[in-house]
Amino acid sequence: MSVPNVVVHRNADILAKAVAARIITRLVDVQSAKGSASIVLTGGTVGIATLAAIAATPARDAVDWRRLDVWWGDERFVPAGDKERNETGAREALLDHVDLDPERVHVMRGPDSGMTAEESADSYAAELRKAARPEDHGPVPSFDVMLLGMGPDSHVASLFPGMPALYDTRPVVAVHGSPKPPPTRISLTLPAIQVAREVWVVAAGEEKSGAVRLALSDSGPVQVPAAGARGRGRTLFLLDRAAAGKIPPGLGRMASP
Ligand SMILES: O=C1O[C@H](COP(=O)(O)O)[C@@H](O)[C@H](O)[C@H]1O
Repeated sequence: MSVPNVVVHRNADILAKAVAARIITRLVDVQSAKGSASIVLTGGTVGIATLAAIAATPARDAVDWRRLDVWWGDERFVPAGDKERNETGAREALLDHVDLDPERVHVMRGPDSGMTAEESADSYAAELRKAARPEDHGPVPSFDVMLLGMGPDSHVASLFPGMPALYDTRPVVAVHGSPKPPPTRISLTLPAIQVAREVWVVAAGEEKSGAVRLALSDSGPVQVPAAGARGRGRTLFLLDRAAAGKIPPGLGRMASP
C-alpha cells in the first residue's frame, strides 16, 4: 500500500476544479496506455462538485467516455432516482452529460430492484468478479482511480468507525444502522478499496480537519476508516485549506496558496 501524498488547495471550489483536471488527465493517460479506464465514484459534497467541474470544462472531451467503466464506492439503499442516491447526484452532475456506454455504468441496486441490501451487495460483488482479469489476482478489478469523500467522523464510502463492515473481508457489504442517514447502504470494504491503483481522498471544510489529521496518522482503520483508504500504487489526500488545518506542518503541499 502506498504512503499518502497531500495536496492543499485554497478553497473548496478550486479543489473541485483541480480534482476534475486531475481526473481528466488520469483517464486520458490510462486510455492512451491501455485502451480503456475505470473510475470509482463517491457521493458527498466535493465528490459531486468535482463531477460538475468535469462537466463544465471543455477538456472533458479529451476523455473517451465510451471506454470508461464507472463504479461506485458506496450507495445509499434507496430507490433509483431518489435524490439521496449517490448515483442520482453523479448522473445530474456529469454522467447524463457525457457519452457513456450504459453497459459500463455499474450501479449498486436499490430496493426497487426487489433485492434486499445483502442481495444487492452480493450482486455487485458478482459484477466486480466478472470484470476482474487474471492480472488483478482477485475478485475485484484494479480500478485506475478511486475517489473517496470523507465525513467529519472519518468515514469513507459507507464504512463508519467501529462498524462490522470494517472487519469484513468480502469486497462488498450491506451496511445497516449507518449513523448518517439513510441508515441502509451498500459499500465496498477496505480490501476492495485497497486494490485500486490510485485512491484519492477528497475533503473540504474545517469540520473535516480532525478526521484528516487522524487519517494521515498511524490510527487503525476500525477507529478511523479513512486511515485505511490507501491505493496500491498511489494515495492522494486532496484537500482545501480548511480541511488541511490540523495536519502536521510540512506534510501538506500547498498547490494554490
Ligand atoms: O454519506 C456519504 O458521505 C461521504 C462524505 O460526504 P460529504 O458530504 O461530507 O462530503 C461520501 O463520501 C459518501 O460517498 C457518502 O455516501
